[in-house]
Amino acid sequence: MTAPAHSEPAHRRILLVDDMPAIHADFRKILGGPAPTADFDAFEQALFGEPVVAPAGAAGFELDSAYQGQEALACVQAALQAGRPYAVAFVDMRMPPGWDGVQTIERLWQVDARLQVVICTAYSDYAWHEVLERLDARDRLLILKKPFDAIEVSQMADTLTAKWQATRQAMQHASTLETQVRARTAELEAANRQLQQELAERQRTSAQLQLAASVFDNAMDGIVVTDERSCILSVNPAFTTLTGYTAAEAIGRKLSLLRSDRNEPNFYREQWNLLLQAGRWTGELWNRRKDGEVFCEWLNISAVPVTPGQPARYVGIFNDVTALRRQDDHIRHLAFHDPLTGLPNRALLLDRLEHAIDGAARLGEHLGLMFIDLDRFKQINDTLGHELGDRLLQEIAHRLRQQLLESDTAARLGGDEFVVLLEHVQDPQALGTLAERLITSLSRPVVVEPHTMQVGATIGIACFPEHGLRATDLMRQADAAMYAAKSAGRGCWRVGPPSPGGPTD
Ligand SMILES: Nc1nc2c(ncn2[C@@H]2O[C@H](COP(=O)(O)OP(=O)(O)OP(=O)(O)O)[C@@H](O)[C@H]2O)c(=O)[nH]1
Repeated sequence: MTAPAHSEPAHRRILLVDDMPAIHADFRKILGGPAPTADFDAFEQALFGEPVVAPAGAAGFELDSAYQGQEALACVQAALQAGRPYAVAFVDMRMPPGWDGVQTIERLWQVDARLQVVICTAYSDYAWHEVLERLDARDRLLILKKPFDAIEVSQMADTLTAKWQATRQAMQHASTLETQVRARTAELEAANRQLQQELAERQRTSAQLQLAASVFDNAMDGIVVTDERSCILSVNPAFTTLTGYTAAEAIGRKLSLLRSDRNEPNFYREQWNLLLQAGRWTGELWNRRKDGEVFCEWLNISAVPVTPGQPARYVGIFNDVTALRRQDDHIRHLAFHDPLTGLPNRALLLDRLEHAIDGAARLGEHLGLMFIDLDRFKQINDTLGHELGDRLLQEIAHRLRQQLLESDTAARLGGDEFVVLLEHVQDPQALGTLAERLITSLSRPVVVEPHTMQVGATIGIACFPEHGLRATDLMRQADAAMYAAKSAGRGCWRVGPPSPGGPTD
């Protein structure tokens, strides 16, 4: 084998495999490159008949020489390793003592399947169809019969290197295309993955929105969304159930649509102030349904957090607590009223008395407190029964209220004991007159068919500030005066321990 004299384009590389050195010299003349040895003229004459002249334009091949099959194999392997494969190998058929042409070609193709091969021979030990079949030659093998024709050799070299190069370029192009397709496929797969993620994210968001919408639609509580001017933007079905207004009727209207006159105008101002300061408001208010009925609602308003530049939104969530409120009022009423007569009980009386004392002290007014105990009430119970006794107590309560002003309080302490609180008393002396009137009224017969009942009344009076400055003192003084009147024979009234300038009986 000889090293290339100079570096030629890869596709022009040719390997000549022949045991005859003269053949190498001839090929070199035809295909270019320095002769490996001299003195091959005899062989040349034998093979070509005439001295070989390199055809015009045939030069420019890089021709390597191998004299045995094994050596050719090494050349091909080295060329592949160096990244400079041969395009064409001219292979002699008989190369004793080593591999013959067919064996050599088989080995060469095992390491470089793309190598174009020209079998150079004058004769073969095989039938040609056997050779072609054994080598599975297809389009990689040509046969060049000796004696060689220089033009034929040159043309073969040209054509086969060009074909090899075209094939190589096509393969490189295919490989480039494949790489591009792979890269594009990877890009598309990445884009697809991204798309899938976005789709999944969108599906998650959509599911959350659906859930929110479902909560909005199915909530038992009324939900109303407004802008910062209380203009209704959205309502849920429960809103319609609770207020009677459909979404179409409510949207675009102001929240004042529901307003009742049960809350002071100040109430709404404070509500908005709190809402603007704290971002939320919770409480009870009275609203009016479409049918005019006023109802009590428990309302929770929250400002919806918005990104800068977005308009403010408020969400109101409410439910109807009218029944609870009434129950609550009833319980409160029971706690402060006598269940039999409906009059305030001792607790409420004391509360009002304390307030009245504060007011009277501030304004320099008088108060009157009357303890009233019925006379001989026990007999009614004993003779007619407890139930009729109750009816009589109710009638007594009624008469008391009838005799009093709106600002006065009639309370029942229990049993047949009542208390009257009189506010804004101009003339404490006049209390005796009122006591007389009360005794007369309460002593009139009470008719509950078929019975007629009659009791009397005894009254003890205490005045503020004459008989005490505190509620307990006034109560004690009135009680004491009442007992004094009882002792005096019932059916009369007494004023608590006289004080200088105070009223006397
Ligand atoms: N029907 C009825 N009776 C009551 C009720 N609470 C107390 N009593 C009765 O009212 C009576 C009050 O007793 P007293 O004030 O001693 O009886 P009285 O006959 O009026 O006696 P004097 O005041 O001394 O004239 C008792 O018999 C209690 O049982 C009630 O809610 N209903």
